[in-house]
Amino acid sequence: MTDSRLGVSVTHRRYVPYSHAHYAGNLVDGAYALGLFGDVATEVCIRTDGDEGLFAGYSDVRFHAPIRAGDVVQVSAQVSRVGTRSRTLELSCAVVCRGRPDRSESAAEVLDPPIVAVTATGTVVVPAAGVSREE
Ligand SMILES: C[C@H](N)CC(=O)SCCNC(=O)CCNC(=O)[C@H](O)C(C)(C)COP(=O)(O)OP(=O)(O)OC[C@H]1O[C@@H](n2cnc3c(N)ncnc32)[C@H](O)[C@@H]1OP(=O)(O)O
Repeated sequence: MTDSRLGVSVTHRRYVPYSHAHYAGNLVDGAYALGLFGDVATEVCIRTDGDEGLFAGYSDVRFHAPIRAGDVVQVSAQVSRVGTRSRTLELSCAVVCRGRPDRSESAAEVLDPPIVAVTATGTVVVPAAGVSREE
């Protein structure tokens, strides 16, 4: 029988504030996307296992395109494997809106299609069924 947690997916959207710009061209650092992956993975763990879970590691992280201050990003996680306590997630962060400073200081547009900026495969670990983290 297929585990009902397989395929569970969660999506968050977030505006990237200018206070997070770190490099030339208003780029954010690579760890910014990993922080967003932690948040979306946390909601996956809550939905699948009733616990926030802990990130154990990433088997693959790819930075395909920059993320900039002023972007709106869409972050998604989908469960691709269910172990005893581990869950493997396929993660992606795509830019769905971006500023157009060439038009005006506050001009921005919807990107169609979105730009896939970061992808990763990650593993989260949850407590054994019926056991809370403190026990
Ligand atoms: C999603 C979060 N809410 C947001 C975060 O980002 S949390 C912040 C970053 N993470 C942490 O601070 C976690 C620090 N690490 C730990 O506390 C522990 O290492 C752990 C809880 C992640 C694992 O420790 P432990 O419970 O002792 O693990 P094990 O009993 O050895 O294994 C349990 C299952 O987890 C699999 N596993 C363990 N380590 C890894 C790894 N590095 N990569 C992939 N998989 C790992 C292990 O194979 C077991 O799997 P099954 O239960 O057999 O499916």
